[in-house]
Amino acid sequence: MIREIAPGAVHVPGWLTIDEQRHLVQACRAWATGPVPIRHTVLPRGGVMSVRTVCLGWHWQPYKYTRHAHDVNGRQVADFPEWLGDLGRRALEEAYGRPSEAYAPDTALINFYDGQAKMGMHQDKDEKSDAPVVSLSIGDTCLFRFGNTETRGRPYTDVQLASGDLFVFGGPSRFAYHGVPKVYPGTGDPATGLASGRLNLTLRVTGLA
Ligand SMILES: O=C(O)CCC(=O)C(=O)O
Ligand SMILES: [Fe+2]
Repeated sequence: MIREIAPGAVHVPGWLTIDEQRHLVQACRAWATGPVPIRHTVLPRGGVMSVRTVCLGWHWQPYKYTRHAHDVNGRQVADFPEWLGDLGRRALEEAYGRPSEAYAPDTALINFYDGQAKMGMHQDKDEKSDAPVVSLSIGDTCLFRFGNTETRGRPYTDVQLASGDLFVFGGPSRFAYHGVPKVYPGTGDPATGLASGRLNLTLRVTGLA
């Protein structure tokens, strides 16, 4: 079942198999240890994000991408692996029902939400490309709020993203505000290897070289 939430914004529940989720959880566990360890991102005005984040390919810090994590330990982030690009191309093909061999994501932001964590309404706009964002969720279900390109507020659509769900936003929705107001603890399947919390990976094209 594929649900269009807004033009270019597509939700595909249960897209990843348990095996694929388990493989991603294992890979994320390894990436979380380094070369740049997973951490709470510090915002320019001193706020600290409640999610913990680790990046591949390019390091995101508000509000730019660099190869080295100057706000963590100065090291270069781990490479973005080819197999993750393949998964992104398959995801796009599933969501939009057309070939996607030209899609070449070069960064992944991997967010871990514990019971308390959430993410305020924001746009993903530090990329110099309007290529779609591919979002994969594993673990606890969350409330995902998908809005409009003009304001943080209404109109928006609330969607529950559960373990294995795919969400793609591109086209007219690429720069829409979105956020995660809530995670529902204890709703994930431990068979993924994630005993608690929620993992979200977004694959993106930075447009940088
Ligand atoms: O956790 C999610 O589903 C969304 C994450 C997100 O919006 C981001 O990393 O920019
Ligand atoms: Fe985002």
